[in-house]
Amino acid sequence: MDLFSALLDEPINILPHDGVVHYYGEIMPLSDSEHYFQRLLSTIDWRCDQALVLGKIIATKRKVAWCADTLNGKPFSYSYSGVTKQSLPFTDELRALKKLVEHHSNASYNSCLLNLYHSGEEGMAWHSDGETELAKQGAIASLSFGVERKFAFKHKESKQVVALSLKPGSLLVMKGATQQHWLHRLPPTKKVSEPRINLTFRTIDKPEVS
Ligand SMILES: O=C(O)CCC(=O)C(=O)O
Ligand SMILES: [Fe+2]
Repeated sequence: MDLFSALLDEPINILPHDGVVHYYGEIMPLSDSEHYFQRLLSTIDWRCDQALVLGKIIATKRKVAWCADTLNGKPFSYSYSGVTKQSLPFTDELRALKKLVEHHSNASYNSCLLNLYHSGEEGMAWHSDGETELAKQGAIASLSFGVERKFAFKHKESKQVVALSLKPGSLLVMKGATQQHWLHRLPPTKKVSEPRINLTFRTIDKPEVS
């Protein structure tokens, strides 16, 4: 990190070009991240994810939840992977974490996608988070709890890969042109048997209600 970044307490961009990914490392003590992990595990209505694959709806082993603000008292709805979802209200923990992440990343968010990976056997394949509902070039803030896992980016054209390890209580922020030019994934691994929870705070541009 150069002196100027260090003085501003600004993390460095881990991507070489075509996007910005800031890894802040742990933004809370381990005891807090363990507390949040347990609270998220017990207070969130975790469900298997559904995705449209070759015209069929399949359920993933990984569990998910989607929480968001409301519009005129109604929950947001959001379509991704060919399936429309209704948002759940933010819990007290999620509101506190959203505030913390907004403070560190100097951005605001109106929704959060939550993922629960029961072990290293579960991961997420290469993708980018460029759904049309998301604010163009808006920041996506990813907060990790539970076991440390490897995370990787791959440039869509050059295929260059940048990998890092996401520690419990750590924050990673993707912004700028990252989703246009880079894919990311959570590779499955046989080396990990413990669970991990990841929260990605996002901004839905023109929220819809149904
Ligand atoms: O689990 C992670 O670290 C990333 C999850 C992710 O990429 C997503 O929800 O879009
Ligand atoms: Fe993603």
